[in-house]
Amino acid sequence: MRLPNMSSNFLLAPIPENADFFSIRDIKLAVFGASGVGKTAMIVRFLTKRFIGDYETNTGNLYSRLMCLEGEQTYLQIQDTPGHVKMEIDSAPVPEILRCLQWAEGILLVYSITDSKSYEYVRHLYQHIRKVYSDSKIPVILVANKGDLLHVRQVSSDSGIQLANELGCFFVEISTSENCQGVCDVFQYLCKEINKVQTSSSGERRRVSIIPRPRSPNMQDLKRRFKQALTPKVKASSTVA
Ligand SMILES: Nc1nc2c(ncn2[C@@H]2O[C@H](COP(=O)(O)OP(=O)(O)OP(=O)(O)O)[C@@H](O)[C@H]2O)c(=O)[nH]1
Repeated sequence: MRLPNMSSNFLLAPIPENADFFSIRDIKLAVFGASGVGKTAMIVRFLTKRFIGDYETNTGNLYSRLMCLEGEQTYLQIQDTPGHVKMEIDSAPVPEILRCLQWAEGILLVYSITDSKSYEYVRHLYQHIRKVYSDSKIPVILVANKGDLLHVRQVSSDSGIQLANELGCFFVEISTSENCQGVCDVFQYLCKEINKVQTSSSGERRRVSIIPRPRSPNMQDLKRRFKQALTPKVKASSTVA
């Protein structure tokens, strides 16, 4: 059975009571790659630490979460991009991919070591990134996923290193199914790189204001208020008697 994708709201962490809502760091990153390379699995592994076998084909979900990164409260947004989009080197990227490219501050380019076409796909994608960011620098990490499936490997580690050298970006080979730490390291490293770029361009980290949602009263709260409202009356009536 294929599980549905988890919605971004489901993954939104509860806002801590004492959070400083006006000085929260803001990071936006996007995960690109061909269909089936494990983009959704990676994001969910990072956010929940769990590996869930199967997902609906992703059409572009946005995951958001408050988390502590490098000792600071951070509002992290991760865009999962659709992998079924055709990617040609000479044609312009389709609007949904272009929007994600322009929105992101850091990019994970994912291919599967079991699928040489997915390797070519990221090469094309990178050409589009260079066009969008022709005069600015955006941190990119090339990720070779499904490192546990060595018996059906189609792309060697050397090919991954070679592509990363060509593209001038970081490279890592991981297995989302077998190594949670490897996945977390990738996301955390990218966040650090984004942070460096933000700090060097503006002198300080970008921040957002998050206004906490008003809480809906729960039963305990209602009972307490009801008791409070009753208490003086009871006292008053007992005094009269
Ligand atoms: N063996 C193995 N399977 C993996 C790994 N990562 C993901 N998968 C499996 O690969 C399949 C595709 O994973 P998804 O996360 O749905 O891939 P996707 O890139 O989001 O695909 P689209 O939604 O079509 O764009 C699922 O069956 C996952 O369980 C891995 O590291 N090892």
